[in-house]
Amino acid sequence: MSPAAPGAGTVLDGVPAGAFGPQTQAHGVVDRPGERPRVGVRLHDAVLDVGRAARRDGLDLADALSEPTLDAFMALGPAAWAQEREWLDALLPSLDPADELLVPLGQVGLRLPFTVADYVDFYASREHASNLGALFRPGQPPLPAAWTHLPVGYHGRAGTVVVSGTGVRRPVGQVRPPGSAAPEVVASRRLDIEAEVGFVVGIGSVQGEPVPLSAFADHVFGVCLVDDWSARDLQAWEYVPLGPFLGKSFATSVSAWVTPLSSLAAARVPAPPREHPVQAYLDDTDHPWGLDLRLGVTLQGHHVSSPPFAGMYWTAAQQLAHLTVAGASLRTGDLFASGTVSGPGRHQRGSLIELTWGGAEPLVLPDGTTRTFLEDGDEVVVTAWAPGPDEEHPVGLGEVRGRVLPARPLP
Ligand SMILES: O=C(O)/C=C/C(=O)CC(=O)CC(=O)O
Ligand SMILES: [Ca+2]
Ligand SMILES: [Mg+2]
Repeated sequence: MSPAAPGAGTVLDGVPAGAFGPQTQAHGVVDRPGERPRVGVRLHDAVLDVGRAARRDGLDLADALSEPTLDAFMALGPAAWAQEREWLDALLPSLDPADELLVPLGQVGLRLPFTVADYVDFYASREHASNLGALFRPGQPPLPAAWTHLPVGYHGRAGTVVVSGTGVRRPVGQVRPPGSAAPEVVASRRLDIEAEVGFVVGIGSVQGEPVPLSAFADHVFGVCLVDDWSARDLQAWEYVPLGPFLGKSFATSVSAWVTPLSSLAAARVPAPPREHPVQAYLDDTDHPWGLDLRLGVTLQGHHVSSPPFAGMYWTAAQQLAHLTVAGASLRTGDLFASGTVSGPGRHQRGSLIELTWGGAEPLVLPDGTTRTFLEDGDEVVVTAWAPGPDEEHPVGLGEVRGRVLPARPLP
C-alpha cells in the first residue's frame, strides 16, 4: 500500500467555503498512529470514523465501514450506499463538533481509499483530443475517425495508482529527440500533468454481459480526481500504433476522497450536442450524466488553469457502456478516468503540453519563473468542486497533489 499523504487539510485552490459540509460526504481512508487504517467521511476540517459511528447507532453497515479500504462497503452496492446516505443525512448536520468520533484532518494521514482493480483512461474532451492531435500529428485531421462514434480509451497500469501527496519520480526511458535519427535513454525532459476526473466502480459485472448505460449508477459508487502524469517525450516515441505505454505507466495520482455519485445530483447537466446520432448502446437521451465539475490546477501554488468538466463530449455513463459492450467485466475498485479535461479557452487546458503549446509558449508564473514542462521539485495540485443543493452548500471533490522527485541514475 502506498504511504500516507502528508499535508491533509490544506487550503484548496478556488474551492468555495462550505464545500465539505454534510451535503458532500466524501469517503476516504484515514491513518492514525497506533491504529489500523479506517474508513472516514469528511465533515468540514474533520473526519468522522463512520465504522464506529455506525456501530454506535446500531447500523448493519458497521462491519463494512470499519475496513481499512472502501472495498467492502462499495461492494455492498446501491441499496447499502443509499442506506448510508440516509443515515449520514440525518447524523452529520446534528453532530456535536466535540464528538469523540470526529478527528481533525490535520491529525490523520490519508491513504489510497480503495484497492485499484483495473484502470482505464479515456480521451473524452474534444478540445484536448484536438489539441493533442495538432501537437502529436500535425497535418492530420485533429480527431481520429472513430472519435465522435465511440469513447476512445486505453488500459492503464492499476498497480502504479498512488494517493494524493505521494512523490512522483521523474521517469527514465527511450526518447528520440527532434532532429535526431537515433533514440537515447534519458530522464524525461517533457514531464507533464493531465487533470482528470475518475469514476470508481463499486459493483462488478459478469464477463460477457454488457452493462447498459442505464445501469451506470448501479455500478459506480463515486468520483475522485486524477492526475495522469505523462512523459511526453517517451510517449511521442513509443505510442504508434498501440497507444500510451511507459510514458504513462510510472504513476497516476488520485485524490484521497471519493465523492459518492449521490452527492452530485445538482451537478448533473446534459452532455454537449452530438455531432451525429450515436449507436443505440451509447444513446444517453434518457440518462444524461454530464457533470458540472469545475476543476482548478495550480503549479507551485500559482493558479494556471480552470478546466470545465461540463463540456466533456462523452459522459462517464457512455464510457462504462462502451467499456463493457464487447464483454469485459467490471470488478469492485475498477477506476476509469475521463481523459484530460480541457475547455475551449486558453486557460481551460488540463495539461502543460496544451497550456504551453508543446513548449513553444512557456508559462510565466507570478514568481517570475517560466515553465514549459515540470521541473524537479515542482508541485501540482488539481482541485474541483460542483454545485450542491443550494448556493451555501457546494460539493468539494478534494484535491490531487504531487511533487516531482528527481530521476534515478540512468540504467
Ligand atoms: O493524442 C494522443 O496521442 C495522446 C493523448 C494523451 O496523451 C491523452 C490521454 O492520456 C488521454 C486523455 O487523458 O485524454
Ligand atoms: Ca490521460
Ligand atoms: Mg497514468
